[in-house]
Amino acid sequence: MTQLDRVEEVLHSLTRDHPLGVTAQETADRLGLNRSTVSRYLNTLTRQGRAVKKPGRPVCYLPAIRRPLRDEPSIIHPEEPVPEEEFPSVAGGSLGPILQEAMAAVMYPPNGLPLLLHGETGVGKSHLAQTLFRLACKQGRLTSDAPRISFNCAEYAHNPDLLMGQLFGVKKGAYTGASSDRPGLVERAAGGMLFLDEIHRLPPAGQEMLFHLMDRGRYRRLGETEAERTVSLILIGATTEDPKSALLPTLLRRFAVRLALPPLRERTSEERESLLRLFLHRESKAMGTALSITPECRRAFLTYECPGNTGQLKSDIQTACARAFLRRLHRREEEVTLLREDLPDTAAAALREYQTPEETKPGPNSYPSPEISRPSNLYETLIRRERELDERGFSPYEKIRQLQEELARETEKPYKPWKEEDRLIDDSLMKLIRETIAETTPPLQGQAAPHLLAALGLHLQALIKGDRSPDHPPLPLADKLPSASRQAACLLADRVKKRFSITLSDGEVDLIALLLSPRNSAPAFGEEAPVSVLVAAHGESAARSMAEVANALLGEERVHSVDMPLTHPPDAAFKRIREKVSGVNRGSGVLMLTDIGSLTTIGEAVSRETGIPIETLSDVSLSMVIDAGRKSLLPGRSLASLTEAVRRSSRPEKEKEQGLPDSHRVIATVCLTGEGAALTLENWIRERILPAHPDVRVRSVSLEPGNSPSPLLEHLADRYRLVAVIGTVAPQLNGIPFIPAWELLQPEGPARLERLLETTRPDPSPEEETPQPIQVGEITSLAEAGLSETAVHLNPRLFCRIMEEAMTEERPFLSLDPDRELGLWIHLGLQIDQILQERITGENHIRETPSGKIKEGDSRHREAWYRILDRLSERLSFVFPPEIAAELACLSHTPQNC
Ligand SMILES: Nc1ncnc2c1ncn2[C@@H]1O[C@H](COP(=O)(O)OP(=O)(O)OP(=O)(O)O)[C@@H](O)[C@H]1O
Repeated sequence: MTQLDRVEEVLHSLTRDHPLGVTAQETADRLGLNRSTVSRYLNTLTRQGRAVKKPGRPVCYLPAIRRPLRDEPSIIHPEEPVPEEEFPSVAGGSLGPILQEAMAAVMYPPNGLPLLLHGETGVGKSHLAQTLFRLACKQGRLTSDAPRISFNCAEYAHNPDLLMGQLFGVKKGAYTGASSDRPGLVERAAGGMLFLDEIHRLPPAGQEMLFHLMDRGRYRRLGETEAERTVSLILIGATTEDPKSALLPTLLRRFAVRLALPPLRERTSEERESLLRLFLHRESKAMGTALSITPECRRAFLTYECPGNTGQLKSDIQTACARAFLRRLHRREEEVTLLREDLPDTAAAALREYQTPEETKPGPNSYPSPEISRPSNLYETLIRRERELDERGFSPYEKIRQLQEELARETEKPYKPWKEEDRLIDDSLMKLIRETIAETTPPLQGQAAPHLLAALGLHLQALIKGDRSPDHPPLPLADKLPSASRQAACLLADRVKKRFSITLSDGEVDLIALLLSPRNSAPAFGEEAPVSVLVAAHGESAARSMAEVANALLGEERVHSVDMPLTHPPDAAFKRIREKVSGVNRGSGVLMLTDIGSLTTIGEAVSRETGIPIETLSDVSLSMVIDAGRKSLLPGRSLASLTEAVRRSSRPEKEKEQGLPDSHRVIATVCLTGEGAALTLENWIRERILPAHPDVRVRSVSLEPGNSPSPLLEHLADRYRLVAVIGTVAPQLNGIPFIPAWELLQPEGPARLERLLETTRPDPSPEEETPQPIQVGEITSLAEAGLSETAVHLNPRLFCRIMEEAMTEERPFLSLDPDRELGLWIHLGLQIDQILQERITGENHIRETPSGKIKEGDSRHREAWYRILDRLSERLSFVFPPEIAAELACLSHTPQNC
């Protein structure tokens, strides 16, 4: 067992008695080690996701509930059976009871009861209808060849005659264009199931015909006057609207069973977990290859906000898989791995919230196409195209660019909420927006993306419904927006005024222009324009090729270049750089990457002459160019900070070539060959000791027989802080402790090395020395951040939202100090997570809590906790074990009470 594992084990055992967390000192006391060593181990465990550092003072640690991430296979193989395809009916799942009620309606003798499903888009109404049909066939309620007809009433909503004709059939001549007798869907669904989606789009006459059918089982084709036809079918209607306001009361009454499907945000984490598993399995099958997902992607999919509900979750998972598949094709890897860079923006945002700005950089391959509705043969198409491009001799970069385009084309259909903007947004308003944009010169084609139009439509609709335009001040940067966008915005404002009698304020017009501006064409509101990156290098095409590769990887023309053939005189180079800098500068200056340091002076001279701020970094390499391009994408980067960031990250690369930074501590492992024992020792130390000492490096070194001095060891001792030499042969090296290999491998060996590392450690981090009490207002975000790091099944955001509401009312009864309250939130969140985990896996871990020691506590506290748990129970469909309220009441007290 490694030292790190021991610390983790002790953490687990200590927190049984201290469920709010333990300090580094307490852990160190138990282990008999010194506090700062243990503190580093605890930080390492936290970094590895095996412990949670509880925000607040004193800093406490809790073991993370990590079983699912470790135990559950993170690799899915295509040959594995796809998990439960039906509605997840796991314990606590909110859809289980709905499915049961719906089934009861379908099975009701003799013909089933009409069923109305309502809920937001993507919650699974159509899916439930399909499931019901399958189950009805399975249970013999319908025959195996019974028809299942699905019809979306929105499709023909603009033409009521056609719509009703589709549904009930027509008699020749019933309306202009009805040239022959035609049966309708009602007839075709006889003996089976008719699913009417968006049923509220049926015109009133259609709704009346429908309730007649529901009442009597009779109907007439459109235009028929003779005797009615009879039909027996199971009718299921669905709507995203509130049925009470969207349907005629007479029709609504005929739906004996009305079921609301909850949005994804109100469902339990178990359901989300099983949906994730299901969709990943399906993708793995579709790709025909193993699929693995990193814990952070998994966390993102389990927690991000998904306004399009299950439909969006599915579509986002498909998008991510398609991107990962593309990368695998390109890199010829064995399996497909979902990485953070594959996540659609919406899901990645869930991770980004907890990161430093540096970490939020977009990946090098931010593929296009935000959301997709993937055709089933997408993966085959990509493989085929890749082969074709290979055969045609395309370069790897060109190939990936082409494939990205292919992916974008295949997946360009955005997810439903936007596709159906006509339903969400008034038809005439959408039409007005489209027409206006089409008329601008030059046309704003790029901006006519459906999601953008829909966003604009929704925005305007809200203004129109509210009957006024808020009085924004004009945007400070409005005059820098492209003229086509401004022209479109003014025209649109004019037309909105005429059509809807509402005057848009100047600020509003600016906002619309901004919305219609191409990405990056203008600084966003309150944002600086990005710094431009220019590569200047000697040779015919060195600069251009580096810029091309970087741009291909970045997916946009981010890096500019100037080639300076050696035959050109120096003043020609100056002129070309000056012209280029003036052309590419967008107001925030230029970072120039050059091949030789002397070009720095050209940068300075150009800057003096043009007034454009220029920073120069020399020794340009391809990775530096890519890095600079990528970092320049980050909003809010100043020239100085970009330069510093690129300088910093290009440093290690050079250092790798030459060795290590001088300040690094080094352990040398030695043997006669430098490859046998030395390598084994190196790996052993790397694994067991180094995780807690990230600044230490290990180097294996060979020693000459006969104990002659080793130049490499001397170099290491000279250049770095050589902490110890460990090996099978003692070297001749004064002043450096030598630990024989056998000694290190004894039980006390690691402790000796630890001590050495302790005494040679540079200054401790100031982090732990500046305790800052936390404020009540910080609890929600800190708890959410803490739980997001560790909780696997719990949706931290939903949990914290409910807790926040509950605590606002209960705080006066509990009067906890903020630190303690935060601890209790995390404690409770992790408890729920653990119980959910047990439910999902069926494992039953004995919860070791201090419950045995719980005193009765204050009844006022207990009552308050009961009320909080009730709220959580209701919203999370979760039943708490009875002892939790008492435990929390006890923990709410000062420690002496418990
Ligand atoms: N429980 C589920 N299990 C598996 N897939 C599901 C589930 N619920 C929904 N889906 C999938 O999510 C997508 C959207 O679901 P569905 O079309 O049924 O939603 P909806 O409520 O009918 O949406 P809309 O109102 O926009 O028509 C579908 O591809 C569906 O297969």
